[in-house]
Amino acid sequence: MLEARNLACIRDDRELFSRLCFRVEPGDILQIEGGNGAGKTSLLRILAGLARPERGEVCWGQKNISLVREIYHRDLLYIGHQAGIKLALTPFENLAFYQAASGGQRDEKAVWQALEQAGLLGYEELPSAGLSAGQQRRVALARLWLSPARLWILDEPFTAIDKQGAAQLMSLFAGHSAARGMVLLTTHQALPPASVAIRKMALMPVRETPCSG
Ligand SMILES: Nc1ncnc2c1ncn2[C@@H]1O[C@H](COP(=O)(O)OP(=O)(O)OP(=O)(O)O)[C@@H](O)[C@H]1O
Repeated sequence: MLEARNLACIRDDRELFSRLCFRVEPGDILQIEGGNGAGKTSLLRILAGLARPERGEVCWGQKNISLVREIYHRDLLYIGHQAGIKLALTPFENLAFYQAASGGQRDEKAVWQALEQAGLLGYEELPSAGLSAGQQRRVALARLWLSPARLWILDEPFTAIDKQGAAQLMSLFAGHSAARGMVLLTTHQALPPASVAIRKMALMPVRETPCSG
């Protein structure tokens, strides 16, 4: 379980949020809502351990993530705004690299399946630099089909993805949830129809009451 305990974030002398508390339990899909500049990316980066909160802590299995860093990074897949792929490599090479880097055994069949699910068949051997923005995003997201991670933290996963791709992504999230995985995401788009419940949490500037526990 992921838990945010009394998180506060200050950027440029401005408090983006404060006393923020929530939990993400196995099977949960949680959408963080908020306008431009509300602090969604800042929050996701804190949750992923890429930035420190001004106050409060992020816990994984009841322990501060800094104390269980190795386990947390094994259990987490974070995909940020940037595609996070190597543009000089092909989609196939990017996914094979990810598979190796995440400790998985070399499994070309799984890579081909991920390419297919992500709608990248026929593009697998082109340098990623030559792909469209949506296709590059698909290369980044194709990691989800290969990922053994229980917790997915995804910043604007639907950006540049067409309607059919968005529906496939949503069904992947539903499958991950059914397998007791956790998905935490932001999006400005209306979500495609989902077969599972999606919790929503609006990022509000400041809350008055700290959470307990
Ligand atoms: N590293 C940083 N240094 C200084 N200010 C920052 C930094 N990162 C973000 N900010 C500021 O914090 C505020 C929140 O940014 P953030 O990217 O978290 O918002 P967001 O809710 O994700 O916005 P959007 O929906 O536009 O992507 C913005 O005003 C931004 O300028």
